[in-house]
Amino acid sequence: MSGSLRPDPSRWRQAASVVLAAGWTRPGTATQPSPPPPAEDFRLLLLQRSGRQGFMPGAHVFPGGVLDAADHSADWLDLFAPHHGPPRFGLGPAPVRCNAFPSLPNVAGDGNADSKWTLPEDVAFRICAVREAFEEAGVLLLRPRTSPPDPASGPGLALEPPPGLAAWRARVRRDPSHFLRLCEHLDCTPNIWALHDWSCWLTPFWRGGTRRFDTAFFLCCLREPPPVYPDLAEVVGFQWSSPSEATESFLSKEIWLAPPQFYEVRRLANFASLSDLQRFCLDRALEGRERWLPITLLTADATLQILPGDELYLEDSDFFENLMSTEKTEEIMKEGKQFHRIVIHSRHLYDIHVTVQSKYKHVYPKTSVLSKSHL
Ligand SMILES: Nc1ncnc2c1ncn2[C@@H]1O[C@H](COP(=O)(O)O)[C@@H](OP(=O)(O)O)[C@H]1O
Ligand SMILES: CCC(=O)SCCNC(=O)CCNC(=O)[C@H](O)C(C)(C)COP(=O)(O)O
Ligand SMILES: [Mg+2]
Repeated sequence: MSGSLRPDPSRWRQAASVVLAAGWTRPGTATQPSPPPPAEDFRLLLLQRSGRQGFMPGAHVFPGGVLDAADHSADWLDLFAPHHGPPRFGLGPAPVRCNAFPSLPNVAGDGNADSKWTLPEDVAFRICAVREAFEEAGVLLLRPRTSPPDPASGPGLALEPPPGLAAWRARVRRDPSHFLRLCEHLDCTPNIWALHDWSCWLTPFWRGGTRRFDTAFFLCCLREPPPVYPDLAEVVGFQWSSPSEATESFLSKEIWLAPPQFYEVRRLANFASLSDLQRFCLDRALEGRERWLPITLLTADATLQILPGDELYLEDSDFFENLMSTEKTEEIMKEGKQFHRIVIHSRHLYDIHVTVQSKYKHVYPKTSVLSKSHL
């Protein structure tokens, strides 16, 4: 909530988010016919932001928020010792950093701020995501200090909420350094090993947009959904939805998703099972996260977010602060061949067009052109 990275609005806000995917077994009864199960055997935690938020009010998002100085404090070293410590805290070899563009000034991950921190950014961003999941949803992604992580054991569980959860949460929300105190009290560490590199989104430039985030997205598989306690301040509600259910909720206007969250939901629709998803994350652990700056293209009847690999994508830092526009409308889609773009027709109708091969062992959404009947 607080911290030195917040006050300067001209600076990118570094943030971390965690996509929680939990195994789901529908409790069936012999007497009641149950509706057909969703295509996927896992559900994602979506939190509803308060309508009073300055940024994306009312949107459904994955738990997450801005990095605090406490997330990269040297005080964490003692908590992780003696089992884990520099340089990698048991996270395995450092992933290969893939894309040179975009490079941001004064941002960790570009080799600047990181050099001043005691904790590696891979650890600090995971601590941030775990802390935000606790602050916003009361979910504790912690593990006992003495038990070593074992990736072969499959998806784990969140920690049972401790007595006095509400008081601890109030303290952490007031001062994020209390999150370390809570971990000490529970003799646990943040379960940084359960958070897999997934993606990284920069807020695109658009007119009227003032806040810009540089958000690392992690993916965490849990065997079963933990209880969720929205903080009723920043977050006013929640739902567990499979990727296909979340898409349907968005199209039927029950929830609103920003383009990055919609893209990730559609990407996760590639997986039928939690075990496939977990295996996929482990297999691509060395690839890290690619950071994407979508470029906004305004056409006469839609807004396009152009993503890396698309034939219209230009690796040009001018697009940090500018957008593109064109009078052409249908030609943009009809004449092109190499697509990686989100077409925003209206608030609740986005189409994703992908014809390019995915990079870095990742998976892209299948082209999803959704029905205009939802307009
Ligand atoms: N009761 C409340 N109602 C609406 N927004 C709240 C709130 N309590 C905190 N927030 C906002 O939630 C944001 C904190 O998000 P996070 O900790 O996830 O980064 C802050 O927004 P600002 O970024 O506008 O300051 C903060 O002002
Ligand atoms: C067309 C307009 C857009 O695309 S807005 C895109 C907004 N998304 C981002 O900026 C990147 C993703 N980051 C997040 O979603 C963050 O987790 C956050 C912005 C929700 C964090 O905000 P908080 O207020 O919780 O600090
Ligand atoms: Mg938040």
